[in-house]
Amino acid sequence: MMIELRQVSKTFPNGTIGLKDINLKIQTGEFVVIVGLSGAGKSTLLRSINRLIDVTSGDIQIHGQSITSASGSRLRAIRRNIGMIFQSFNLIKRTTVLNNVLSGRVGYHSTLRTLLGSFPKRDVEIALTALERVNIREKAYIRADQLSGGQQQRVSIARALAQEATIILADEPVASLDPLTTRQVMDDLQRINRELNITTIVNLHFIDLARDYATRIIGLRAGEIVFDGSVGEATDEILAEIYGRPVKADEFLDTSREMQVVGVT
Ligand SMILES: Nc1ncnc2c1ncn2[C@@H]1O[C@H](COP(=O)(O)OP(=O)(O)OP(=O)(O)O)[C@@H](O)[C@H]1O
Repeated sequence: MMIELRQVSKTFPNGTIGLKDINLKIQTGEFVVIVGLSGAGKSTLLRSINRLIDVTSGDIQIHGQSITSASGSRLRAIRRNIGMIFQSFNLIKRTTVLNNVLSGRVGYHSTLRTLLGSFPKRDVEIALTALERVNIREKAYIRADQLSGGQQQRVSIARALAQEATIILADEPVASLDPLTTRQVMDDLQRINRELNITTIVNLHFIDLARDYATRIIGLRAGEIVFDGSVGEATDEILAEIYGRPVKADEFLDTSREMQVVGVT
């Protein structure tokens, strides 16, 4: 099993319930999309998986190893498997694209070496190959903040590839992109998932995107899994249950499709 959550709950210090008794198994190569209202717990779930958030109870295993109880070098070794993609890209803006991608290699080297920015030649090759995979190798020596939003998100995908992650967690990766760029970034994630068999979990706001890219959709509501099934099973009625109300137009990237689905004329 690639990822397994057993009875995972998270209560924040102020008493807010983030996750409630989550049981979940995700296999190698799945492309899982998590949907749900704002505040349903999507980010909390994703951040718990790589332990950006400590859960209150339960256990999370990555490749059969508990990340929940790991610390020190073992925690770092488990985390090396997991690449994280954020809505805001999280790049170091004032340095080159290549350096950003190389930062995916830090988990493989001593702190001193990476502080000095001295990466072995092989790492540079890995980083350039990663950039090639997302079709922006020619941008390697350009400053990250000179790129468009979509290109910056590709850099962050390349960073996860350079990390040689077997799992990619993407928290609303297209939320700050325009519709065309959104498709390109989702296509990149899908291609990587298929070509490299990288297990992918994406939080998405748009329902049509979830249906287009997911091999499995998980619906969260108030910290609980209320749906877990294939795209075909995620009907409009099911989605209305996940959202606790009929699906709205702004939950579709392509509003013309919303009219077909919902039957608006
Ligand atoms: N650090 C925190 N302290 C207290 N409550 C928090 C904290 N982080 C998140 N929450 C709460 O936990 C719940 C789940 O939040 P989460 O961010 O996981 O939802 P989400 O589904 O990702 O929503 P969004 O799409 O708006 O990010 C919400 O009620 C949120 O307010």
